[in-house]
Amino acid sequence: MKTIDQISFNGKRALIRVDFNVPLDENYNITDDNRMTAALPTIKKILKDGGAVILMSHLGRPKDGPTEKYSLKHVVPHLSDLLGQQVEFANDCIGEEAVQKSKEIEKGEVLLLENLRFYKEEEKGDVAFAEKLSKLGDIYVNDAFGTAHRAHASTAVIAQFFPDAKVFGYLMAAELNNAEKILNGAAKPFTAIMGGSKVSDKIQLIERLLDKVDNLIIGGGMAYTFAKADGGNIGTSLLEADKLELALSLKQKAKEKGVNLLLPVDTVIADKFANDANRDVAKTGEIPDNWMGLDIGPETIKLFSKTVEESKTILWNGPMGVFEMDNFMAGTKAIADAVAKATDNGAFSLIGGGDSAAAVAKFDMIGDVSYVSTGGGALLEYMEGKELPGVKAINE
Ligand SMILES: Nc1ncnc2c1ncn2[C@@H]1O[C@H](COP(=O)(O)OP(=O)(O)O)[C@@H](O)[C@H]1O
Ligand SMILES: O=C(OP(=O)(O)O)[C@H](O)COP(=O)(O)O
Repeated sequence: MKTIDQISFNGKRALIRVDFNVPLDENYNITDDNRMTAALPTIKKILKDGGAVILMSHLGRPKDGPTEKYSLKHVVPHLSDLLGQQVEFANDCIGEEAVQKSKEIEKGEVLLLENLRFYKEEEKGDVAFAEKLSKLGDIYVNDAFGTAHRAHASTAVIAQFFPDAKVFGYLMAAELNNAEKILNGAAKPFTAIMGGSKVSDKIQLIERLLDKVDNLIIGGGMAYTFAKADGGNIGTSLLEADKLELALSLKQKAKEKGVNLLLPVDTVIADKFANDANRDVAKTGEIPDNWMGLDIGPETIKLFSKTVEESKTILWNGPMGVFEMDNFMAGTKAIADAVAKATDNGAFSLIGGGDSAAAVAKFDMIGDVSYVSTGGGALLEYMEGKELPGVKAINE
C-alpha cells in the first residue's frame, strides 16, 4: 500500500482529499468531530516533514451551488483549534482565489478549500474539473475513507493527474487494515452485530458474513421484518414487507452454515414514535396493534451481551434501537458496554456505520472499543467485497 510514509513532502504542497462531512447544529457547531480528528495524523506528519497542506472536502449534499449552510468555512475555527495553528480558507475550490492561495502557501501552513460539491462536476466525476483541482498541489493524498465509495472528481478521477505522486493518508491505511483484520484472519469466536433501520441496506454484507462469523446478532429496526416473517405480530414497527422471504432465507442459510443466529426475544414498545411515548415490554411477535418496537428488551440484552462478551472478534454495524431518544437507548448502550467488556478482555472490536459511531460517541465510549470507523456506506461496500473507487484510483 502506497502511503505518505513513502514520499518526501519537504518543500511540496500536499493536496489532501479529506472527509470533513461532519454533522453541524443550527448554529454551525460541529456535533461530532471524529472525522476531523481522524485526519489529523496525516496533516501533522506532512507539516512536520516541511510540506504545505491544502485540504479539500465536501460537506452535505448541496443541490444548488454555493449555500451558506454547506460552507466549509464553518469548520475552520475548530480545525484551527485541533491543529493549534490558524487554517487559511479559500472561498472557492477552483478559480483565481484558490489558485492564488495555493501558490502563496508556505511550508507548515494549512489551506482549506470551499465545498467541492458546490460544483456539480464533483459528483459527476468531471475530468476537466479534476484537472483544475490537480493544479493546486504537487502530491495527491487520499485520506477520505468515508467517501471512498464515490467515484467523484476529487476522490478518484483526479488521481490520473498524479501518476507518480498519489498516496494514501494514515486514516485510509488504518481503515483498510482494520477492515482486513475483520474480513481475513479474525480470531474466533467472531460475532457480527447488525442493527439499524433496514435489512435491505445490509443484505449483501449479512450474506457475506455468514461465511465468516460464528455468531450473527440481529437487532434494531431490521429485526421486526424477521419477526413478521416468522408469523408474529409487530404492530406498527418498522417493516420491509418485500423482504419477508429474504429474512426466512437468511435464517435458513445461517442454519446450513452452522452460524448461531440470535434474534431479539423481547422488545421495548411505544405507543408513538417519540421519547415521551408510553412504554412497555412485549415478547417478540406479540406486539399489540398500534404499538411499535423501538428498542431490544431486557431478556434480549442479557442474551446478546453474553455472546458478545465471549467473543474475540466483533463487528458492530447499526444501533439496537432508537438510541437518539433517551428512553430507547438502553439496548444500544448495553451492547456498547458488552463490546467494551470483550475489548477489555482482549477482543478486537470494530464499530462501523455513521449512526453506530454516533451512538458510541454519545456514550463517550470511543476509547473503549478497538476502532471506530469513519465510514458508513464506504465500510459496508468494502466489507461486501466491492472495490472502492477511491482505493482503486491510488492503487492502479
Ligand atoms: N426499532 C427501531 N425503529 C425505528 N428506527 C430504529 C429502530 N432501531 C434503530 N433505528 C434507527 O436506525 C437508525 C440507524 O440505522 P442505520 O443507518 O442502518 O445505522 P448505521 O448508520 O449505523 O449503519 C438510527 O437512526 C436508529 O434510530
Ligand atoms: O457521510 C458520508 O457517508 P455515510 O453517510 O455513509 O457515512 C460520506 O461523507 C459520503 O457522503 P455521501 O453519502 O453524501 O456521498
